[in-house]
Amino acid sequence: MSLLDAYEKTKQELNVTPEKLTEITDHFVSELNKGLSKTGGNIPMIPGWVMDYPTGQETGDYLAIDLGGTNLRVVKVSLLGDSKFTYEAEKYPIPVPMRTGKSEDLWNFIADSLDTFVKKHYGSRGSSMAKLPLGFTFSYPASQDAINEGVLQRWTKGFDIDGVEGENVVPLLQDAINVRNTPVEVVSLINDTTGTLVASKYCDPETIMGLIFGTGCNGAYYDVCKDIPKLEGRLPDDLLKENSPMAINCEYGAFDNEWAVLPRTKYDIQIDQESPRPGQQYYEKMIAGYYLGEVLRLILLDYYSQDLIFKDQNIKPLQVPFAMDTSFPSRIEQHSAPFVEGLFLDSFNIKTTEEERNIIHDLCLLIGTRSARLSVCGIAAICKKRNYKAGHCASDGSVFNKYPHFKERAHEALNDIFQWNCDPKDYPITLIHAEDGSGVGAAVIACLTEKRLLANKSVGTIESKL
Ligand SMILES: Nc1ncnc2c1ncn2[C@@H]1O[C@H](COP(=O)(O)OP(=O)(O)OP(=O)(O)O)[C@@H](O)[C@H]1O
Repeated sequence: MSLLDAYEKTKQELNVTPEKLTEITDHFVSELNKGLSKTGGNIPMIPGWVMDYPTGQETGDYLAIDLGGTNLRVVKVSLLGDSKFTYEAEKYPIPVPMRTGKSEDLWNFIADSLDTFVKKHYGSRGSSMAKLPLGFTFSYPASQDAINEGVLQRWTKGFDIDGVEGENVVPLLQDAINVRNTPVEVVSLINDTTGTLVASKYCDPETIMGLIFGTGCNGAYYDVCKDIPKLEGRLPDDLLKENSPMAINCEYGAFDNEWAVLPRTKYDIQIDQESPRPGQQYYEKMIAGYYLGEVLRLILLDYYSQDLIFKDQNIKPLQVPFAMDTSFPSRIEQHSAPFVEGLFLDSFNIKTTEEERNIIHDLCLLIGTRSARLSVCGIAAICKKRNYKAGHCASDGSVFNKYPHFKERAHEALNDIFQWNCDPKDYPITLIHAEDGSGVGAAVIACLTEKRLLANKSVGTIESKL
């Protein structure tokens, strides 16, 4: 077999046909419903306890932190009403060993970063001022019975820290903050997708969902309280009477963990088997930023083992797991094939032939296209479930923002599923760039929560203390 033959085979394996997209989407709808049922399913479908649509008129000053898979962001937000806001943000990269380190190291890191931010942005006023309300955006599956708590169900996105699963993460963080005497009180815990949904709806009433295509992949949308069977018997009367909306954090990276429909390749299977959590997050492992560089690396290693590529070269640096993050395939596709030459020489000391460079470039195109096409199955499933015929899907994350043509490819796949057959600029359901979900969303949610509490409305289950 030649390199070109191997590439053609891979091309077939990574191709997702319109029929397959439809099959995946239909299965996805039933899995979303299963997640809301009393017995539950693979997709957690976590109620986020945001039970109002923002109007754009919310106002006030709030602090927010966002613990993503790669970075911690600390944000100071001023909501100005009229869908307007200002914010100041700082990014603190999460040290790689911390992802699998000790619980207290993580909370100390967050509390230290927060303390640094408060000192920088509030100066000496910090220690004497009233406690600043903080919205904590926690982008891991956490179950909530109320807006100010979150019990981690399981780590995802390569995190695996002992002693946190099964725990309410709000007191863990609050204790670390208190030790430093930082004047901050954690008032709400939200997921980044719920934050994206609410921040974008604050600015654009046509928003129908919030989506993240970053280290992981996930989506949030508004359902209706009475249509959530697993909350039956646990909802206070006011929520049922008012037919309140309820933001749902789907955590749909866990879709199809039983492998009924996803067209997984041997590379996807290997990534799963070598991950800290085999058997989990099958969907996410095929489409999210943490894994796309690894898919490329495994394909190249496979070709190398068949003596088809990088012949007679020492490729040790490329044999290190996760030696390529998703910026590799993304930048390779963005530039033309000659860019590959410098990149492989500088990063791995590997020389490439012209044919190899062209094939590597085209592999990146295939990996990005597969990711975009599979990504829309979650979107299409929510639209089918809620009977949305039009609207904006507010999207964020480096894969959405930086992987070339992600949006166009996603729109093409949506058209494959819904068969609109019109000009792409007239597609009724579109992905648009989200407002900064982590800060603004947390601020709007804190504001909506304050208003509910003032009006004596519920913000949690009957059993929750609020
Ligand atoms: N140029 C790029 N193009 C595409 N993906 C990239 C690029 N640079 C980095 N990435 C990938 O993006 C991921 C980080 O995404 P993002 O910046 O949205 O972080 P995050 O907020 O930590 O993610 P999440 O919200 O899923 O927790 C990393 O897995 C990385 O491999």
